[in-house]
Amino acid sequence: MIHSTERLIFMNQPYDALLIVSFGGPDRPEDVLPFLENVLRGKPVPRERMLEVAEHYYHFGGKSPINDQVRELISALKTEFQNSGIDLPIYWGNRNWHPMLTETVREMAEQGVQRALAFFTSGYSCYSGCRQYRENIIAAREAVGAQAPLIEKTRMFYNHPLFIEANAERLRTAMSPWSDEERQQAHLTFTAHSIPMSMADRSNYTLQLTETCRLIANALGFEKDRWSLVYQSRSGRPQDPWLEPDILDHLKSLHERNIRNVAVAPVGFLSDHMEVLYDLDEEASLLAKQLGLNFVRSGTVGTHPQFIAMIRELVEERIGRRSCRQAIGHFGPSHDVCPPHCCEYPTGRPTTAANISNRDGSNGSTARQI
Ligand SMILES: CC1=C(CCC(=O)O)c2cc3nc(cc4[nH]c(cc5[nH]c(cc1n2)c(C)c5CCC(=O)O)c(CCC(=O)O)c4C)C(CCC(=O)O)=C3C
Ligand SMILES: [Fe+2]
Repeated sequence: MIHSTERLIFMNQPYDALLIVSFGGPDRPEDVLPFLENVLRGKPVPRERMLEVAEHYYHFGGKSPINDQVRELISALKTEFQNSGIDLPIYWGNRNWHPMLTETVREMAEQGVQRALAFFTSGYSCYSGCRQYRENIIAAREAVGAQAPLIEKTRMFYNHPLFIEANAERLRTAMSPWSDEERQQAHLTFTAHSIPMSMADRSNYTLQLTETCRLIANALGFEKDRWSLVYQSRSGRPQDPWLEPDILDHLKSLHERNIRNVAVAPVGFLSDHMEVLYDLDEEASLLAKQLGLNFVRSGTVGTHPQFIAMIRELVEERIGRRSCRQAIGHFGPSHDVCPPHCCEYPTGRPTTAANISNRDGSNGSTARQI
């Protein structure tokens, strides 16, 4: 009987904190190599690639913008929560650099947090963007021990109307210096991080991305033949197949098709971090210039008010303050609880249904899966 009373209290007061889980990035030149070693530990990525990417970071003074961008996100969310009467403290932990997830989960435990909702700064399902973060949470909870809070993730939001609106508005702004004629002849190029085909095959990564792009293009009145989804930031070994086409090859083919105006939108990312600043603003924009293309790059959602409102809605859904889980397009709202095989990948750490990290080791999926 006592057991069921406890459960009831849990249902009424489901979470006592929000945890932002992000990738992390170096803050100083000395951090660059240790950070890259964290990212690539156990991954089949050649050392030359690692050293090449280190140069991208050094080019920007050895500091990634991503940590400041997460701070800005948290600060905007705090204001949003205050204005909506949501009384949840916000914590932040990264996969690859400080503040590391384990440090944060330990701090949460010390401050008495028992059950946290986690928002990953990753918009699409795949091992890197979903399951690996869930594994990171499990490892952090294991390191902290019995006092570690339970941690559950918010759902994927690639088809949330506020995410689509925020992205559409960023693109409208990017194209605003163009004349009507230039806009009418423009091509929308959406980009996302390339991932190995073997990773893509075990997830809905390309399906979700394609739907996001279709919805944004639709919102802007661009027909199917006037937008493309392409990939950037390919890593790994040359012999392993990764998602294609690459943005650089795509720009060459647009040039061959006599398309002159290109608006590039990195919808695969949530802030203008290093992959965006280097691979698009340096590399892709240089090639575009050489090809004589009229190139603009739109901003990622960052702290766009509609994106902040969307995160607030995702939290409200889970604290019983919102009955409707918004989603538009061909697919419904994504699951709150990942099914057991969600986003598996051969090189991943063997886990069971590693989505929710309950104290008893169960994943709660029968109770909450939708
Ligand atoms: C799907 C995906 C996202 C989006 C979802 C999400 O955000 O999680 C993402 C984001 C990011 N990727 C980032 C940086 C890097 N990604 C790398 C390597 C890799 N990314 C991969 C995938 C993804 N990556 C993969 C399959 C690899 C190969 C190694 C592996 O199998 O894991 C490497 C190693 C060097 C290289 O090989 O490029 C770096 C430095 C940064 C931080 C930027 C900054 O510092 O500002 C961010 C936000
Ligand atoms: Fe997943």
